[in-house]
Amino acid sequence: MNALLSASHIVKSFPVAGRGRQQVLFDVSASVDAGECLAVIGGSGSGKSTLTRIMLGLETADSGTVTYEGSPVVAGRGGRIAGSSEGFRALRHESGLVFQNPFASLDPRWAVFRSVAEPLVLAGGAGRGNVSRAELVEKVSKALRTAGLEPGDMLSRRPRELSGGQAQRVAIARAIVASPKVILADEPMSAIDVTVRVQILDALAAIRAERPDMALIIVSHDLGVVQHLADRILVLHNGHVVESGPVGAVLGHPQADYTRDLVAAASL
Ligand SMILES: Nc1ncnc2c1ncn2[C@@H]1O[C@H](COP(=O)(O)OP(=O)(O)OP(=O)(O)O)[C@@H](O)[C@H]1O
Repeated sequence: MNALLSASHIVKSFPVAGRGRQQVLFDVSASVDAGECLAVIGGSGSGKSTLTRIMLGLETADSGTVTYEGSPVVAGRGGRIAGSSEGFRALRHESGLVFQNPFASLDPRWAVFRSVAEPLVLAGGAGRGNVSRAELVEKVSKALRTAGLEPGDMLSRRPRELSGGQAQRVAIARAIVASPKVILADEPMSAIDVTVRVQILDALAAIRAERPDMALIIVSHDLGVVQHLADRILVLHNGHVVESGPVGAVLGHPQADYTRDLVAAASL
């Protein structure tokens, strides 16, 4: 079976002031199947965000390819984003993004309802009269409930009236409302107070249970979270894949020294 989203031989460097370029990914390949959760782990600066951003078509590569449902997203000489390709356009419509800081992904002027409804409106539903306001409210409310929030007065709140944990669950609701086939969650818990992180974990677990065909790519430092959510792990170290495989095998019997150290430090 072909992977839903697949990156092959990705090379990426960034310019460094006065020092040429710094290579951050060295021939990295990764893929995720429909219904699967892939966790990308590794130390700070190992290239996790860069790799996953390239996979979602948010960043170019120096070389390598990314395909979504078999069509190019990033391809050609210079690893450009294939903006006009079917793969890129489909991925744009069928992916959801959750980042570390929920307040950065929510417009501070917008009520929760508008923020969560926007992907549906952009998809052409409400704006073209295909979806009634009542249907929009129903879909937004359902997405909020799946993310662990009671819609009620939440719908009219502005981001400043939300706690960090609530804001992240609103961001998750926004990411899932249009029923994406793939979600990227990049460190979704690390900016959230440790006492409410479990709510975010529960929200992601609930989404996986409710949408068994959706793929989830999670970037996390927290091996406890990874163990709980992921099917497969990719371990990056200094821009190289040092290990990948099923979660039980990688965490239970790590082969690479680097992974062994991570597992020992997390005292799983
Ligand atoms: N836009 C950019 N311009 C220049 N350098 C960048 C850029 N984005 C990332 N880098 C560099 O690329 C390397 C990998 O960064 P990346 O954010 O992918 O790592 P990461 O594993 O996600 O790290 P962290 O866990 O700290 O978020 C780092 O050295 C970073 O400084």
